[in-house]
Amino acid sequence: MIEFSKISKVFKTKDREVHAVRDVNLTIDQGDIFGIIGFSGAGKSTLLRLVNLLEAPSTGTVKIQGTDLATLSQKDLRQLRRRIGMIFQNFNLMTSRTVAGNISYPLKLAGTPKAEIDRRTAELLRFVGLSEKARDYPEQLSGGQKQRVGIARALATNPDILICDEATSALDPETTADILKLLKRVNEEFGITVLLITHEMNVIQSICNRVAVMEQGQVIEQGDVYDVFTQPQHPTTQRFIQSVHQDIPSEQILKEWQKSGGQHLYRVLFKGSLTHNPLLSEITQKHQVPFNIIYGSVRELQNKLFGNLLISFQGNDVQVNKVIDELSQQVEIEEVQLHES
Ligand SMILES: Nc1ncnc2c1ncn2[C@@H]1O[C@H](COP(=O)(O)OP(=O)(O)OP(=O)(O)O)[C@@H](O)[C@H]1O
Repeated sequence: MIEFSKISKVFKTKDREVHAVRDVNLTIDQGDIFGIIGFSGAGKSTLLRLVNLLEAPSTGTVKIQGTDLATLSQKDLRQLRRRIGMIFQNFNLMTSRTVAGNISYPLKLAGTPKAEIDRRTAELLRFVGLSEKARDYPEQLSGGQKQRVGIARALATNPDILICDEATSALDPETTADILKLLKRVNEEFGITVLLITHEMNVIQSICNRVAVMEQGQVIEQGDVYDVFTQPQHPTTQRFIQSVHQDIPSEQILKEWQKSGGQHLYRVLFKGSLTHNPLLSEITQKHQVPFNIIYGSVRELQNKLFGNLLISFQGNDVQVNKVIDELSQQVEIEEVQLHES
């Protein structure tokens, strides 16, 4: 439903050109919660601004539901923008209007009749849990409450797409979790496609089903969240994932383990239903190779399990190799390279 094809954006300043977005191809399907992650300056905000043509691409096309945005008249573009809600890191609420006044503002702009504005505003206030605060002003609200107002306002005109620009970056972890739950409800209850940018992998992990990783204007990796989390390909993606799942112990722990005679260290990845099988004990017993789990976890992601275990196999090389061969037919397994101590 949102398609970026060969999109590039170059900003020309007096003395140089900045390639903010380079040759990006992305497809965001209807009903996705699609997360774009990247470090500061990666080009995420620029890409978002191309969706509602707050920026025009230097080259390439952006299509929404099959319509090339570049072909739209100003009137059609205004119409389209109403189908796209947006929320921001710093909420962007109007301080001189009440909570209800902020939420109803887009409806007023759209010329909605007063009775319908009142009905819809009350409905949205209930949805975001702020009915009691209708007459308060933004300065009387907490950060999380302000973002709830932002979400209600973005939903006022019944958009198909909700764009979230670092919507939880200014919030504490507990409030972040509440807002993410609310965004998930927006997606599930109204079928709204959510496109968000963030620099926090836990946001992607909590609610997204698809993810793209950006670096220096390019998309360096994209896919289903489960696949990208369980098998990140690019070193930058691996760094982001390490920030939420530390899948290997510290150098110091590994050194101590090595000093105490540890050897044959392997990382084994169990995905989905394989986490239910006693694979490891069956295969090691068959070849009489004792093993020791020195580090690891089993986690839930996208309603599926995946296990990441660091295992030390004991015994002679021939037997250990048989175990590795057999395991590798069913799970991902790789030797962990240890530094010489
Ligand atoms: N209007 C502009 N004029 C010139 N350069 C710009 C403009 N907007 C963005 N840039 C540059 O484009 C690059 C990408 O910026 P962008 O804001 O898209 O990155 P970002 O990933 O959203 O970063 P952050 O997380 O810090 O917001 C940066 O080098 C930035 O300085």
